[in-house]
Amino acid sequence: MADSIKEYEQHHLDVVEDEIVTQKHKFEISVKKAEQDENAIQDNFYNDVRLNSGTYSGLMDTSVSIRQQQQLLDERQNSWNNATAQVEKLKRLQVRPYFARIDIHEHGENRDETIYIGLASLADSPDHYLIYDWRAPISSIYYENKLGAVKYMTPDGEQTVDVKLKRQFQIENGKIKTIFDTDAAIGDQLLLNNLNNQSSTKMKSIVTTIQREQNQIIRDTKSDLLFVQGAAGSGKTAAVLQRVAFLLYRYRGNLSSSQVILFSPNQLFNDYINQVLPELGEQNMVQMTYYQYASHRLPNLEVENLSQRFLEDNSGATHKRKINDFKSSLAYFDAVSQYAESLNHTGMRFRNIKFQGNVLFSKELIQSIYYGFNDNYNLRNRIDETREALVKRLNRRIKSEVKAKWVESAIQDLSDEQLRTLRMSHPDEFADPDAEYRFIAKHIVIGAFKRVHKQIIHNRFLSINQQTVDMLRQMPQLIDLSHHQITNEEWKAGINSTIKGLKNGQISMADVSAYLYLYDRMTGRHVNRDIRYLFIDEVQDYTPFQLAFLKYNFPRAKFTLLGDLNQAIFTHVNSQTMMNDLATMFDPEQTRVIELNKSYRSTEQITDFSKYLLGSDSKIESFARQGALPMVTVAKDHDAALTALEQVIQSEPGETIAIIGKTLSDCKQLSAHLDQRGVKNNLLRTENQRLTKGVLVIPSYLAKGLEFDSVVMWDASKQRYQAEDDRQLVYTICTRAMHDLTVIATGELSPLFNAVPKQRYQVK
Ligand SMILES: Nc1ncnc2c1ncn2[C@@H]1O[C@H](COP(=O)(O)OP(=O)(O)OP(=O)(O)O)[C@@H](O)[C@H]1O
Repeated sequence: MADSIKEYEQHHLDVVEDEIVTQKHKFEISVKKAEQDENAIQDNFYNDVRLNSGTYSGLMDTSVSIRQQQQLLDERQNSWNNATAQVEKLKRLQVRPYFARIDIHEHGENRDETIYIGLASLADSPDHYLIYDWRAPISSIYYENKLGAVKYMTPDGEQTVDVKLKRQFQIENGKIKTIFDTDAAIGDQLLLNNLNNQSSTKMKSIVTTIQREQNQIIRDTKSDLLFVQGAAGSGKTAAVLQRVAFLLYRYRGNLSSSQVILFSPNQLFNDYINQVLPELGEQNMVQMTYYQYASHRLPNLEVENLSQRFLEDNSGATHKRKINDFKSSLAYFDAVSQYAESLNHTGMRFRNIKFQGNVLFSKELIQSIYYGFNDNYNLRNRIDETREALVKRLNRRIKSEVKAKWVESAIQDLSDEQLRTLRMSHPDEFADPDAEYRFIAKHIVIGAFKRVHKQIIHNRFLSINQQTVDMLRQMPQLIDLSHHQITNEEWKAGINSTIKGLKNGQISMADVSAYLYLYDRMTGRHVNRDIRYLFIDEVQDYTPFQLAFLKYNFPRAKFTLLGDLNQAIFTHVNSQTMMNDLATMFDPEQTRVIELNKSYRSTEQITDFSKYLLGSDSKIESFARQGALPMVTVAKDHDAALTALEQVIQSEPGETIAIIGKTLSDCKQLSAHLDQRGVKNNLLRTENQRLTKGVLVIPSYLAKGLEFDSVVMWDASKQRYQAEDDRQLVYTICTRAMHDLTVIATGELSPLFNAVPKQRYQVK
């Protein structure tokens, strides 16, 4: 790059830096001023406003001046918020004002326009932008992969411009380090530099090097369903996080981060990605796992967790698997919906409401109220009206109960102090002792009925457990189970296992969604209309039932689903048909599917090795970043395998090495052996732990979505990974590696590796 260009750009950078400093200073003064004003208003308030409640007009005056003070305080608070946000933005810009420049020519204009792109916009006058936010419509041009005529979307429609120059900068401490001019996609060199860096335990933003296809995902505003099928490491998660930042910018004022929800594979992953949005100057969206979503609604049931689910999935008997597959299907979702509908006419199970051990409202009574309403009532009206009717009855009971014997004894048991407090709570003198008795008695009865009232309000007269079991029993009448290869006996055995679980306060992942869905339908529970965007990462591990349930629960949300059908570790069968199922849930006209085939995470050698695990016709492309060939070691026994592992650890000091075992118990055993050998390691047992640097021992299902400098696949032996079903798991494990991959087996290597040509790895 010619020195004169560098000089020119450095000069321009200096000008922009100066403007940033000036504006920052100005807003810092505004922050201080807002703080001083607020203190002054508070002081004035306490000094000047004496509470004057002696007269009605005095009371009015006081309340008016309180309101005025509050208004003033709110105004100051707003200006403080605005100024603080500006200071924060300018601080971010100070570190890196911009990362790219484009020169464009708009049709009809006589001059080229130069645009600098950064993490936020900066203007020195209302119409003069020194920096454009990377999310602004015009910045989109930067992410298109060519010079010349380029189209981009503006709020007013599509525009075409002629792109003359595309320049990238690396800036450090106010100095331009490097300049790349490029005519291709985001220059490979810059991307290579970024990818060569070692991983940290936190994901970083990718705004400087977003690729064209990723840009399409980020900026989509039309689709109700955006489905991204992407190879491991192709930047699905990265794209989706920048997409959230984009949407918050695009709909600023109408969309807040609390209206965006991301379902992630596990909590470790949440921890891994939680810095990206703050780095981009935005707040994190709501993040949770499906397990958290289900279990926080069922505090009294123990929902099957990730580790249990993984074990069950890998050891399940065939009949159990067939039942789980059916319970995952849309056919089952439809059958549950049909069953719920039928409850409008008959079949709702009720429980007695008891008071002091006796039936207060019998289930027969509740049933007659519930089914006594008009035929055109829906489930929600029915339950609402039933509740209301029961509360009315309860209120009437309060009147008659006042005369009950137990009330008299309860009053006699009251202490003098309690009696005095009760009398004091009555506004006037009692007319006579009878009135006093009635008042106190009523109070006692209301207190005693409080629990009953609560039970009614919380629909405790329904029995979701009984209803679920009833639904399972009715299922053979609703659907032909033989189409799902399930015999009546197998189904019955399945019901018994569900009942047994419920009795022990447990519920499986296969049952929990139907359980919640049925409950929501029975109670007409309000669905969540606040959430506008719903994201699911690793969607291949979701069942069609879960997706349909989420769609029911978040009816106003646009869905972005990201997945890799090759990494399905929980839903082997259904993943291939997921697209067909989704087509029945979303309008195909409003659906967009984007495929990402290039893998950025791993070196070319690791991607090429891993893709063979999926067969030679896989479309996955590697990114040309060079590293060592993956290493495969087949040790003669367990001890020799441990020694080989120790050598890998010693040869890569300072790197984060993840040793990925199949199950948690494999990992526990390994971690203990490493401890015995004096090798420091951190065993990740649960998703609630934090990712650390150094040597990690981690079970496969927790490594989902994560990446590490170096990965060792532990015990890749024939007896551990034998079944064809394990192929996707092996692929998932190997593709966690960024720079180095080692596969260690004992005895005999898993036959799944036979698909990889010998020249793709080294043997040691
Ligand atoms: N355009 C890009 N510029 C720089 N880095 C990128 C880009 N795209 C992806 N990456 C990096 O590649 C790595 C993999 O990305 P990411 O985790 O988003 O992939 P993924 O498709 O979600 O993978 P998986 O399905 O295996 O979990 C991350 O380190 C990410 O920062």
